[in-house]
Amino acid sequence: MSDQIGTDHPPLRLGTRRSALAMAQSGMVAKAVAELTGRQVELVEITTYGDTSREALAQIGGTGVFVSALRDALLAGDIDLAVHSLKDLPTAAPEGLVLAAVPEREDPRDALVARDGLSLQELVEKSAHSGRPARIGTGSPRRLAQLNSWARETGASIESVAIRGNVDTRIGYVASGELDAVVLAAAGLNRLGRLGEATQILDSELMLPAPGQGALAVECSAADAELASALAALDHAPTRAAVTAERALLAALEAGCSAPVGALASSTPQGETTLRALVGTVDGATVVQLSATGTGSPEELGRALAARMLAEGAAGLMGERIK
Ligand SMILES: NCc1[nH]cc(CCC(=O)O)c1CC(=O)O
Repeated sequence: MSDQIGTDHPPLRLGTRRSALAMAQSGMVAKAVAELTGRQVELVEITTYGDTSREALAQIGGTGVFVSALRDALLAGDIDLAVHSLKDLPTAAPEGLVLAAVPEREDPRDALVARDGLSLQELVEKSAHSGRPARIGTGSPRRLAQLNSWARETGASIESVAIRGNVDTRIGYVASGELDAVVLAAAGLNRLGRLGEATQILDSELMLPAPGQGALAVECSAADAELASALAALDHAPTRAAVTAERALLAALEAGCSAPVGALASSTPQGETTLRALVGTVDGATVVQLSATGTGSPEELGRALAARMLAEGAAGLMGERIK
């Protein structure tokens, strides 16, 4: 009996990046898929360009540098399913693949990891006391735009430092004293069991997260209809609606994931979606921020809000387009 199951149902191969964060989130999905299907799920590590390139992310652009190799492996039949951070997923739907599930998302907000347990406000006050700006690390134009905008509004003196690297590397800059603080996604910290190292969860009024932040994407081949329909059980409808609105906005702005664009939607089980979005210059001098609520298609809501933002000059704020 067990022999027969073993023959009919070889283990499902789940493709993942090999960073600690990717392995943690892939492990979570693997466990859920194993429970769902009764099949074994094995992790297949795949190296993506985003993992090996030493260029700044804003330079190599938001064209799926963490995603392409996983998609190629799916299309080649080397793996059965792939798990991505939804915020790293390009908005263009790929030929031959389906976004089979968007599981319930975690806290979408950004977190501050600062020295000495400090909040952002405390950090800038202490730094000002010592007569120097607070040195805060992030390579994200979106985070820079909002940090700089906050500093302008509050008169805080901050110096932003472009950094990249995995979560461990980034937190390491604070531990070593090279930086006073770094900004990271709370969901990533949480999945690594390191949310306790956050010294403040940044309110979305101060720091609107990236479209899709905190959510995962489970992709499989469109040809594997059986697997796709099994995976659909992992889908969380309110999360799917929210990220659909956020990504429709991003697509309509023609911005990549490295553009200074923040968007956060929430959707009720009754189907009402509220979307807030922001586009700003990296220096924080100019920001366009709008919101919309509707009970219709989340996609339409995202597109309509993008149109209003473009009418307010959003395109001119996004700088050089990276396609
Ligand atoms: N750009 C890298 C990336 N992609 C997804 C996450 C965090 C987890 C998530 O948003 O789901 C991170 C790290 C970060 O921004 O701190």
